[in-house]
Amino acid sequence: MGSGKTTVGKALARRLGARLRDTDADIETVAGKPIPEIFVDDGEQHFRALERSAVAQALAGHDGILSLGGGAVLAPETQELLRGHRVVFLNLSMPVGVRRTGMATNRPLLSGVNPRATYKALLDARLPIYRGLAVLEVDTDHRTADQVAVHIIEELDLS
Ligand SMILES: Nc1ncnc2c1ncn2[C@@H]1O[C@H](COP(=O)(O)OP(=O)(O)O)[C@@H](O)[C@H]1O
Ligand SMILES: O=C(O)C1=C[C@@H](OP(=O)(O)O)[C@@H](O)[C@H](O)C1
Ligand SMILES: [Mg+2]
Repeated sequence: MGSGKTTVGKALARRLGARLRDTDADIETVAGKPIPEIFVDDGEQHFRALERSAVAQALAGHDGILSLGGGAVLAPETQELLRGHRVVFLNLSMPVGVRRTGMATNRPLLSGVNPRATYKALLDARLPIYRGLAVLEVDTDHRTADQVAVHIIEELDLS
């Protein structure tokens, strides 16, 4: 969360003239409400079910850039669906992630009393999954979102 998947996705799509989809936006459209409300009303499990379906539909019907939510790859079937795609892992350190997400109230997993500890625990648990899926890892602590997009285009020879 806060690594720039949504923002860099937009920058990449703009630079490449490619289409963009963000599964969090798709989930909100299907549910008819914002993500925090899905968590409160229906719970994380329901959110994850909507997310699995949103990713599967996007991968089947979309040609372009796809931004996922940070927890999407926890689902084994999503991991399977992503194999063969050029998955990019936008990495960042805990303090930077907490700072980037700290101003917004729209990430329910970080809304508890100790967002730093929560963020660190999530990052530690997820790192091996992100690394296992990615063909490219980009450090975003020291790059602007646009610099991240340019780096991806260069490294993956997309231009
Ligand atoms: N490389 C970056 N440098 C500085 N701020 C960034 C960077 N990438 C994203 N941001 C900012 O961090 C916040 C979260 O970005 P977002 O794209 O929503 O992340 P994600 O989709 O990975 O959770 C936004 O305010 C965004 O402008
Ligand atoms: O990491 C996660 O589990 C989540 C990340 C969020 O998306 P971003 O990674 O785009 O913030 C969003 O899908 C939801 O709040 C859960
Ligand atoms: Mg996002």
